[in-house]
Amino acid sequence: MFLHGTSRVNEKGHLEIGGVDTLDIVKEFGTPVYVYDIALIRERARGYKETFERMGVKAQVAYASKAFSTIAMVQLAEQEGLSLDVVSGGELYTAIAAEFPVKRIHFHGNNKSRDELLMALNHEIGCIVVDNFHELNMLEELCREKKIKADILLRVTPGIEAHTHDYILTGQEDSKFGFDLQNGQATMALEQSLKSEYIHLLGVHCHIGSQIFETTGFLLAARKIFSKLHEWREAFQFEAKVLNLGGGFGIRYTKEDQPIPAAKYVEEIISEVKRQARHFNMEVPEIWIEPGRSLVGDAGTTLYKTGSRKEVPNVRNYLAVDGGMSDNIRPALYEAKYEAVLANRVLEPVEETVSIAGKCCESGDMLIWDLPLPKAGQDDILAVFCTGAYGYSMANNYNRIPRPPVVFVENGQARLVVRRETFDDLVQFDLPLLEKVNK
Ligand SMILES: Cc1ncc(COP(=O)(O)O)c(C=O)c1O
Ligand SMILES: N[C@@H](CCCC[NH3+])C(=O)O
Repeated sequence: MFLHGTSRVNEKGHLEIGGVDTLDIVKEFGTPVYVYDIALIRERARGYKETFERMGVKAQVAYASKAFSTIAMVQLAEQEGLSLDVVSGGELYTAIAAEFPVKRIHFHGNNKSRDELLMALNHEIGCIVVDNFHELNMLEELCREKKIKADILLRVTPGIEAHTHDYILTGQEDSKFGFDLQNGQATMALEQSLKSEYIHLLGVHCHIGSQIFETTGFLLAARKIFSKLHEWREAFQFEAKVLNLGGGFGIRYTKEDQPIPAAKYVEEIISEVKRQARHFNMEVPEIWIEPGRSLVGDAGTTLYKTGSRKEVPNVRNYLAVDGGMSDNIRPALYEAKYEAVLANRVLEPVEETVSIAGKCCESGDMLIWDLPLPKAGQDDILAVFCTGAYGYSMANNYNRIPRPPVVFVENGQARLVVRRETFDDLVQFDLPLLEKVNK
């Protein structure tokens, strides 16, 4: 059994996180519930920041809030001195509601609407990461109307196939994101930005994918971008102040995953950027990164109650829990793998292999296949580890299942930061066809 961060087995044989017995969390907040080990998030954030400081480069570590965006999480990012990557009006709204310092907000997205861009300009956020010509034109037009100049990065697609699941690859040529670096699009976008009175180009952004275990892709991206920056300096006297190499650093979900330490990704990236800058006789730009998963992923644990069983002799035993693809869609979407234990009987010997089913009306709603566990009865508590990234943020109300609450634990204290949805929440946007339904 691999325990992350402050998780441990206490004297009662229960899983404890942040100094709080998970059974007490269940008693107070019910199941399913997302539990976050806040000390671990702080440790990860500090690790990134310290690496940049130690290597003496100007940097911003922007938390990619798509991984887990709530007001409390954004406030935690602010406490730790992170910047913030948002990718929609909703994530931006969350950041504003959390009173996150606007100058440290970076706005992403491959199809930002006019209203979203306007919202970003009205709040005077730090930087807009422009993804395509449609957006560049719209942004120029809005800035002209408002008589302002926007700080931007151009998102480029370097043409790199990182080793990860196809659905979470983003740096390859055949991608919906960014200006292609090879075919002239990025240079056209650069020229347009440099000519514009309403655009101030800070530099370049690229993101090659997610859950990546090697540094090769990042280093290759840096090299490709530098050779383009060199061309751009010769042709347009443009020097990038900022180079944003995105996020994507992998984490350990199961023993098959062997990520390198977060600091190592960053050290290698910084060394390569310095090497390239020296080679082309350029100033070392500010290096920005955008980790999401690696800041919050292993800090999250979901607690479920076990329920029905179905035994198919000589085939498989199914054990169902009171959540599923509605609170964690990753197994269904990416065949993502997780480890889990019975939080109330952690040290008991393994007695069977069961497959953990969700409660949604969908055969694909399986959370974990073939999990070794003590024989679980009804009302045991299953703790699924590493659900902190893209769990709550991709949760949905399929089958009208209310979304679980989120609880932060730290130093023996549990704090509710998102309450459980109610059935009333589920119907709150519905309008009746027949008036009498509401009478
Ligand atoms: C542009 C961008 N930045 C950052 C991230 C965060 O990635 P991860 O959570 O893998 O660190 C993503 C998601 O893949 C992204 O698309
Ligand atoms: N949502 C994905 C990653 C995509 C990241 C955003 N570009 C996951 O759960 O792994």
